[in-house]
Formats: sequence, C-alpha cells, structure tokens
Amino acid sequence: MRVLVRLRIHSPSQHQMDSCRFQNIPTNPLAKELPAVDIFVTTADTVLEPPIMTVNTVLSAMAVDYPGHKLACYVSDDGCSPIILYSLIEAAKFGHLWIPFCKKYDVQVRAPFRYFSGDVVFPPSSDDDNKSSGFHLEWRRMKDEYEKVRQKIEEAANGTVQIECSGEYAAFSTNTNKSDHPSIIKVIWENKEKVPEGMPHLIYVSREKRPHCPHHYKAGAMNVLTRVSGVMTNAPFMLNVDCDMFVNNPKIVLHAMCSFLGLKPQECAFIQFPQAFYNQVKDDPFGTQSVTIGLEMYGRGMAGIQGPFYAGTGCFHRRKLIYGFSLDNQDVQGKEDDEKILKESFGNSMEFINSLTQSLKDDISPIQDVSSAAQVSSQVAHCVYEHGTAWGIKVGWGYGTLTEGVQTGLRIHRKGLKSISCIPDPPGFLGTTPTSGLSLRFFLRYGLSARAWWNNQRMARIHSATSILFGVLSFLFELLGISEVVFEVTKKDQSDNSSDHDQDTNHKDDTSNNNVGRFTFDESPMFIPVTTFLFVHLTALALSLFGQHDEVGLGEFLSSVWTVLCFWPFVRVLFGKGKYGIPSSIVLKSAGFALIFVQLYRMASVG
Ligand SMILES: O=c1ccn([C@@H]2O[C@H](COP(=O)(O)OP(=O)(O)O[C@H]3O[C@H](CO)[C@@H](O)[C@H](O)[C@H]3O)[C@@H](O)[C@H]2O)c(=O)[nH]1
Ligand SMILES: [Mn+2]
Repeated sequence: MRVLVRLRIHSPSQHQMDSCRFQNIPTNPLAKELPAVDIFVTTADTVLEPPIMTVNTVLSAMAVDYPGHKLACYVSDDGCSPIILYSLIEAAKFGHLWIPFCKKYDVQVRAPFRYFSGDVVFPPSSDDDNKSSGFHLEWRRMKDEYEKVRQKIEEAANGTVQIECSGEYAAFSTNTNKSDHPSIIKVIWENKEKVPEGMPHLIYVSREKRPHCPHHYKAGAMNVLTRVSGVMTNAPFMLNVDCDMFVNNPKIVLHAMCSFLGLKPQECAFIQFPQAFYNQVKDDPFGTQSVTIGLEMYGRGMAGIQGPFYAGTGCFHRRKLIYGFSLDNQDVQGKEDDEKILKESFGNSMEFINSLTQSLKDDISPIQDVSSAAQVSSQVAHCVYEHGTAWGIKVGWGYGTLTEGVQTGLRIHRKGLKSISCIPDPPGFLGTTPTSGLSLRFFLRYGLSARAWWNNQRMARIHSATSILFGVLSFLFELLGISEVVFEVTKKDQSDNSSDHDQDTNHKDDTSNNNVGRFTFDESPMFIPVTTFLFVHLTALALSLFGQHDEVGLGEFLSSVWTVLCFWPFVRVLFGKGKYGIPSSIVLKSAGFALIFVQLYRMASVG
C-alpha cells in the first residue's frame, strides 16, 4: 500500500491555465457563450457549522466574476433549520450591495468575514483620488452592513432572537425535527430578468427525511441537489463546496470553464481545486498544512497519471458524467428517449427525465423560470424518490462509504477519462480541516519549519490513538453487524485571525491570542485511549526513574519518553479547566484503565 502511495509522486505534471478568450467579463461579447453553472453548498448542523460561515461561503460563491444569470446557488440544509433559511434571506439582502461592490472595485477576497478581517490588503490605492475616496466611503458602509448581518445571524444562531415559524417559515413549524420532516424548498432570490450584472439565483433545499428512510449523509444530499437543480436550472456544469470552504479566487468559475471548453472533453472530465486552509496557526500545531502539501505533491503525481481524485469539495463536474453517462452517450445510444428505461435508473419524475434528456443532447437552453419549478423540485427531494433506482449505485454520488467523493471520482476515471487539478494563484478555495503525515524533507522543501514537521509527527500519533482507532473499531462493529458507521459532521472553527469584528469598540478578548493553536477537549470517549497510554507511559517512566525496576532497557525507556513527548499537548492540560483542559471524568476513567493495565502486567510478570 505504502509503495503504491509513494509511486504516485514520481509522475509530476501540472495543468497550465492559459489565458482564455473569456477575459474581461462582462464587457467581452463572448460572455454570452459561457455555459451555466450550478453551485452546491452543503451544511448539516447549525452548531458545528456556524450559519455565518455558510453565509460567507455562499456570498463568496455568488460574487464571482461570471455573468450572474448563468449561476444558481443551491444550499442543502441537512439540519432542516429555519436559522439557515433566515441567514440566507439576510445574506441575499446583503448580497445586493456586496456583489456590485466586489465587482466595481475588483475585490480579491469575496468572503466578507475574510475581507474585513484586517489580514487582507485593500485594493490598489493608486486609483485617482475621487474614486478612492468614494471607495473608502463605500468600504465603510459595506463593513457596517456586513456587521449588521453578522450580528443578526449570530443572534438567531445562539437563540437570543427567536425565528417565528409562520409566513415564510411556516414549513418549519409542524413538529419538524432534523430527522423527520417533509422537503422544504425555497427560492430565496431569482434573477428573473436574467441580467448578467444581477445576483445569481439562490435556493434553499432541505430534503425530506424520515426515520425509516436511509438518508446517506452528504452523498444523499448531493444527489438531491443534483435532481433539484436538474428541474430548476439544469446547468451542464456544477461546482460543489462544503459550507466551510469559501471561494478565495473570484476568477475560479472562469478558470474552470476555460479548461472545460478549451480542452478535449476526455482530457477534462472534472476539475479539482486542491484543498488549502486559511486559518493556519504558526508551526501548524494541528498538522493541517500537510493536507495542502500532500494534495499538492500527490495531486501533481496523480495529474501525470489520470488526474487527481475528486476530494469531495472544491470541484467542478459535468452533469452528464455525474448521471453516469459517458461523454459520447454510447451507453444510452438509441435509448435516449426510452422513458421507461430512464425512469428505472433515475426515478419517476417526468420533469426530471425531461431535463435529463436535455442534458444528454447537450442542449443547454434553460428550461423555465426557477420559481415555477419549486413544486416539482420538492417531489424529487422526497426520501422515497430513489427507492429501486440506480441513485447512489450507478448514478450520482455513491452510497455506502464515508468518502463518497473519491468513489464518485473513481467511477468517472474508470471510463478512461482524465481529471484536472487546477492550482491558481491565489488558491481557488480556502477552508478549515485537520489531518496528518509526511516526511521532514518534504516539509523543509515546501518551506515549512521543522517545528511544523514535529507538530505533524505528533498529530499523526494522536490521530492513530483517537480518530483512526475509533474509525477501525466502528468499521469492525459494522462488519460484525453491531452498529452502523455514521458520518459525523466535523466542528468548524471560523477563526478569522482578526483583532475584532468592530474596530471602534476596542473590545478584545485578551486571552484569545494565547489560545490560538491550543487543543480543545470534551467528554468524548475518543480522548480516553490517548490519556490511558499517557498514564501507562508516565507510570513506566516514574517506576524506572525512582522505582524498584532496574531491569528497564534503554529502548523501553526511550520509547516511553517518545510517547510522552508525542502526547505532550495532553500532558500540559491534564488538570486544566474548561474546554482547554481534559475533563476530570476522562482523567479518572483513563487512570482506572491504566491502573488495571499496570496491575495485570505486574501479575503477569510475577507469574
Ligand atoms: O449528513 C450530512 C453530513 C455532512 N454533510 C456535509 O458534508 C460536508 C463535509 O462534512 P464534514 O463534516 O466537514 O466532513 P470532512 O471530513 O471535513 O469532509 C471531508 O471528507 C468528506 C468525505 O470524503 C468529503 O465529502 C468532504 O468534502 C471533505 O472535506 C459538510 O459541508 C457537511 O455539512 C451533509 O450535507 N450531510
Ligand atoms: Mn470539513
């Protein structure tokens, strides 16, 4: 396995993005030839994924340099929360100011929280004075407006302001809870007049969920988005991002379309932008940088073979390939109009089948107006819609795995098609995620500190004793039929590294800087193994240093020192308080386990 992984890096290649004929939107007359793109954003939990983060992702995606009437942004809310709908309605109001502002001043980072964080430099001040003073006024106004929206959304999210479940929100009232509710689809904004300068369509989607109906986590959500967008806008291309990944480069859609239109289709089945992170802490204490490096290294290696894997986010797809077809329709030749056959695979909605035949014929004319499709779209978002069809098997995002992205990408590669890794400067998307595992040499080569490498080594050990251990256990439990593997949504921390959200009220959390890069804990059993190992090794060290055990070998001693060093972040907070300390229940349980282990060992060695 390791050999196979290493082999990948020996075929480096990189896709060159040529300057494309679609420059200077919107003055370029060719702009009308640009294809439509449906953008999917997934969110699932308003606590783990703060709505303001989702809103920033949505705003950054809607504000890209692309004709507004050719974009539609679909937000899937698996948490079925009126707070998300409310946040998006507020976001749309702000978007009407924000998007023109971004385009007028060629703002580089169009996620407002980042733009106003203070880390991001202003656009050139070399503009003539009039313009730049106008700019400063507008900038101030925009910041104030964003601040208001942020506050409203945060108040709704933390419950200080309750959302009345009536009117627009009536659908949420009838005993809805996130795992038992009808489908709720709301067109928040429709660019009815189809104006290029206008704001893209914005649609809220919460698919139906019922306790007896498996929902297949993110893959299920993506398949619903695929169908809903099929009957609403049916764009030939789609982009999907997780809610914590904002668009960092406003030319991203243009870049992708230049590649799709400029290359042979079989050379460019999908376009993956590597994952990069914005909230890097000095020396990378959580080892996230390795994901970026890893993706870059392996990504380039894979590019030399058949192209990168589909990572699940930050990726543009061809709708047709997601439907499981090949580029030349060979697999459906002669059956394109056979309703019965299509319904067997794709389900019973006639409207959806019509949109699908349209995609098959590469006919990209928009079907109808978005709002009038709302009724039909709620039908394709029903939880029983997929029963007996090929969704999740041969069609759409694959089920039965927690890495639905990789699987879906491989299904496309299996057709012999290539994918492309697109690495623009600045990076296309920025998000938040932790992972691990590369050599010191690579770290130094990529300009990272030895400290960062050490943090990464350490994180790899901590991962092995926490998430990987639990992953293996839950997989075994599933194999034995004891329990089912579930997709647990990861908690996102939206640290914008900014000194404030409002510079005027000098109100800073003076401890916040000290806490950057610190581990947070809760009562999850996930922390027990590490803490137990730690106690065992601390006991071993104590016994060998002060104790009666003189037969301790040097190797054993060093191994214990190494383990303790790796778990040092845990040692420091063993008796800490609050979220930065290990809860005493975890400490007690672990101490108990360690004691049992040491006792058993002693009995065994005496015996
Ligand atoms: O039932 C669910 C569970 C998750 N999500 C969304 O899925 C995305 C990814 O979830 P997250 O908890 O952030 O998982 P990660 O492990 O961070 O995700 C990585 O790994 C996943 C599995 O391969 C990929 O799908 C992701 O794109 C990739 O970023 C988020 O937008 C969630 O809101 C849903 O929509 N419904
Ligand atoms: Mn994530």
